[in-house]
Amino acid sequence: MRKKVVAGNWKMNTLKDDALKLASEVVNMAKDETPADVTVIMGVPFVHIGSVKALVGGASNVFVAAQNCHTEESGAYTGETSAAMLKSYGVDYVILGHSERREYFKETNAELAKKVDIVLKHEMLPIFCVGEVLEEREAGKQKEVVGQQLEESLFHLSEEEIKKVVIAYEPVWAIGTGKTASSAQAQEMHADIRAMLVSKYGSDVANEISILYGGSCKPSNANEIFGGADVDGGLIGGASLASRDFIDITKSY
Ligand SMILES: O=C[C@H](O)COP(=O)(O)O
Repeated sequence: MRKKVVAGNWKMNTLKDDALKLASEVVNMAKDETPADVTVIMGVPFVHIGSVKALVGGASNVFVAAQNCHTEESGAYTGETSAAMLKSYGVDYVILGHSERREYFKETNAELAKKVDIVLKHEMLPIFCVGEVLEEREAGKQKEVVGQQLEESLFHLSEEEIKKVVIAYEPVWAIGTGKTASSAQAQEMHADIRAMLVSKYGSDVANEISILYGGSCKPSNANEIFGGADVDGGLIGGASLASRDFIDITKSY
């Protein structure tokens, strides 16, 4: 049975005190309210990772993600953060290939393949984002675009490695816009992604990989979106900054 996952992506939000307050609320509420079979992840800015990780402590269903890492082990890359550094702070997951990083920092599929490798090498789990922009959707090219992202960044992995990856489908036109993909549109792309995984790795492997939906997901629509047979949870931006909303989403299966 594949994992149900609700991952928050705080993006570049929260000052020190806000981050600690939000994280401690999430940990406490998740313990009391989130169903035991749902994995809860907080994707926090680098500077808060140490203190959030300490606060999460031994909570059994809450994990910490970073939002990026560098391709190289170490060296003269001023301002960058390595996978080994993240691991040394006990980071569990690393979000990679978010559309904001692809757009503003020009991350390519080839570069992301290296990031996936180094995250796995340091025994963390990638949350790998894919998705099309509006013009691609309007041209009916969404499947092709997502297929190329998977092919060029993930499909070099072995069966054992790909099983460690969580895939997040985020149609770029639905991120932070309030415009959610319909549950049918989400399920259709998730089924397409699953089919691509089946043709590359076979159905036993493909059925173990969690595929999350991201893009204006909130308590009022999560239940419907998570109802799709191939939708295993969500990658939540704005709504992950309010503990009540975020925890309500973790209960939306
Ligand atoms: O990583 C999260 C996604 O970009 C979704 O963000 P959003 O929920 O604010 O639309």
